[in-house]
Amino acid sequence: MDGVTVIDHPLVQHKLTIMRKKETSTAGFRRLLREISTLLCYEVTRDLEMTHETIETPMTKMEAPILEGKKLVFASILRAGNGLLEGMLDLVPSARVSHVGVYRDHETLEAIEYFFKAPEDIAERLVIIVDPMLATGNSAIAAIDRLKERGVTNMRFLCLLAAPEGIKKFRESHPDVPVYTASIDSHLNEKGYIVPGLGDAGDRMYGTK
Ligand SMILES: O=P(O)(O)OC[C@H]1O[C@H](OP(=O)(O)OP(=O)(O)O)[C@H](O)[C@@H]1O
Ligand SMILES: O=c1cc[nH]c(=O)[nH]1
Ligand SMILES: [Mg+2]
Repeated sequence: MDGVTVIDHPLVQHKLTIMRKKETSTAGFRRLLREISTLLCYEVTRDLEMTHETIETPMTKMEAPILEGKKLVFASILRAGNGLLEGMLDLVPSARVSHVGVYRDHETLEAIEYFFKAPEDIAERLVIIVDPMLATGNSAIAAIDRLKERGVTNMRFLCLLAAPEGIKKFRESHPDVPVYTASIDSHLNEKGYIVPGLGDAGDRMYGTK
């Protein structure tokens, strides 16, 4: 699918299967999410721009590769995005962090926004937006609307599971933002949950239901 990358690495797929199981505990779910997020981070940053700097090893001088440009921003869609954030920060400790508070109204499935905080110079950076679930797409679309209002032009959206309906709406709203996901599931049910899915990511992560 155009603009959508499915991360099919065997370790990602194996961990995702355990996360989907209804008997997986809150502690297990959280640990797996942290583990899987480092692997997803590895893939979503695979083609970052590089430059070179001259360094001296104990043997000789060399032109060695380093990342080009300003530090990354990870933008977490609260709450569940924070589950992906921690593992990603393990891998890129110098990344800046933005928090975007959005939840879905259970009746209308519209995104309700309640918080936004970002680095002042976010417009000059590559922003990787993280949320485990892309269901209707409303939350991700609203979060990206806010980031675009702040002048951000260079973005990627990373999730664990996506529904075909959400991907379609997302790509129509933000065709310039590539999507990375570990799975495109079958469909949304009548309540807007991803099927087969893994249930409510925030509730499973924090044990709130
Ligand atoms: O694509 P959508 O239909 O908008 O659904 C996806 C959103 O739903 C979940 O959040 P939720 O509203 O449950 O908030 P939470 O993270 O605080 O639990 C999930 O983490 C996404 O943010
Ligand atoms: O299946 C879904 C859909 C939205 N949010 C979730 O956490 N799970
Ligand atoms: Mg939730």
